[in-house]
Amino acid sequence: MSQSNFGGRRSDGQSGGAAGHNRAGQGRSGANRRDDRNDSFNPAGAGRTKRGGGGETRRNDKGRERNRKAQFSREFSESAPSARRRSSDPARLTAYQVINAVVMDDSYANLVLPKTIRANHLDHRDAGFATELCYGTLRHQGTYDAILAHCVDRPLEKTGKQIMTALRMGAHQILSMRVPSHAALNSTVALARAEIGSGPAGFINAVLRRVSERSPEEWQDIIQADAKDEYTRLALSKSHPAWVVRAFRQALAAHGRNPEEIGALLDADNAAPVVNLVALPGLGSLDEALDKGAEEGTLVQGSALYSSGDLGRLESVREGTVRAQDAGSQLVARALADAPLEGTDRAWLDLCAGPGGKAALLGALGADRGAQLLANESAKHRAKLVESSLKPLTQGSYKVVTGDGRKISSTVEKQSLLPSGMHPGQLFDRVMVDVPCSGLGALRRRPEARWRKTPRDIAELLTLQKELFDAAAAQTRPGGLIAYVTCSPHMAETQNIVLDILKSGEVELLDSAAALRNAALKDSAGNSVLAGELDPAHVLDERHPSQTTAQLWPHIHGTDAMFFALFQKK
Ligand SMILES: C[S@@+](CC[C@H](N)C(=O)[O-])C[C@H]1O[C@@H](n2cnc3c(N)ncnc32)[C@H](O)[C@@H]1O
Repeated sequence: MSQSNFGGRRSDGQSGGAAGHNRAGQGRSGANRRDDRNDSFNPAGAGRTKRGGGGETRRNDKGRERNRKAQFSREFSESAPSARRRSSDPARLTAYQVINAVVMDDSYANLVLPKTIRANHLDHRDAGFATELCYGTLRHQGTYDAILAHCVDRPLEKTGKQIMTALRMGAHQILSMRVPSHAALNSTVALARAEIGSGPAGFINAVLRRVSERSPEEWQDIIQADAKDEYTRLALSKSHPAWVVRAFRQALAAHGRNPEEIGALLDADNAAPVVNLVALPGLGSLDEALDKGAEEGTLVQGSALYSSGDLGRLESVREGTVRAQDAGSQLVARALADAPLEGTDRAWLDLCAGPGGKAALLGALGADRGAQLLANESAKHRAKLVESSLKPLTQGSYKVVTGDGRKISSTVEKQSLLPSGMHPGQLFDRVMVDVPCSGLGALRRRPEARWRKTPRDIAELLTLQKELFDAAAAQTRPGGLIAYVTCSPHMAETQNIVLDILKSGEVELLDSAAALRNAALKDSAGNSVLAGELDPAHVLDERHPSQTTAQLWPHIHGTDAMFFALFQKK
């Protein structure tokens, strides 16, 4: 839920309105048909709204508020799809189909949504509505479930998945999209009637009426009154699993920031990111994008912010010389490429390259200087993506190989697997180790991801992350540079791995933050935009103040939460 809707909590704990007086199930229409897709329902299960609240004070999240443009600041009026085409509402149907694919088939919304939009022939406006409805519903699922639990007299787990999808979609429209309640309700019920059945539609109607009887602020008071501690309060109000809230709070402190920024960080995760573009150096130009409404990037050179719709209408994107890439990803690739290096600078390695975003930028930057890139990826289908990502680069300036990065030493023994200018056994000058990680730094991009991750997923990755770094370091020449990168701020995947890496004594930690600052844009006075409050630096050991790691944050830098540690081989 957007800050604009759920930010102003009542301090008196009163939760006015007359919620709870209608028994759900009243008003359901038609036979209580059980859905033939096995979705269970029980119209009598929609229950009274429990009254909540009670003496909680208004809280302000401290910290900077960047990238916090209200996610739902657009008013979706009665001219929203429901009202325009009551008989068939392809935008809501699209969102419903995608969310069902996510919750029932473990699909990824960002992959299924574009296909479903095409299949349902949505125009630009309906596609925008469907995207907001789908992504917003998935992101805020935790909060909506907490609210819905107050409106249904039985555990939500016993409510069928399709019914839950419709309920969450309805809640999102009512509480966060500012679709007028009657339009949100009627359209959701019509959709449910067509897709699930008349009985479930009656149940959904009754439950959503409960939801619409209170304001977003009143609902926040009610669900937060259920919280047993601060982590749960934030988890419920800002729709994140409590373990993620805890891990993020620790990470803020561990990376030298104020843990009180946690609310702003969680809000940033709930906001749709602006699309960042990168023009491949020496190959692409942002002119066309800028002509078509993009704005110059503010963090990293050669980048632009694009919020003018379908990227496919840009020729430069279609030909692959301009592509969408998070500014944080651009920055870490440039920081590795631009960091000062003595001696040879001709052989570059990207050990975990799929799908090839950073490899393309590195490859283009390297080719400009006569360096060659070996891009390695363990998953075959992702190696193909790397291949196509690197296609615009000069032939012969790179090679893509499929293999376990931990065995890169055997790959580099074979001439046939190396770019033409490299020879077997040659050590690398610059190496990117962008390890497989939890992805907790990109939750705003993958709306369902937060509900799928577990702490166990992280534990399982740690050994692999360290082994990949070790394999990379073994193939780096003395004096060569190695960047350890994760799209996660979780301490286990960041600071703790760095401490572990340093134990070997084979590499030295450099001033990683300075490398990022140097790669970032400069202000009018010639200072890096990453100086001052935006400085991502953290000193691990006070005895070595010039050895830093760097952490970017969505709420501070407007990027994914990228972690960057730059090492030099001794
Ligand atoms: C965080 S992603 C890399 C993103 C990439 N650098 C980019 O910018 O597009 C990590 C990649 O590592 C790959 N990977 C996982 N295990 C690996 C291994 N043992 N060796 C090499 N790559 C591996 C994953 O398949 C995934 O594509």
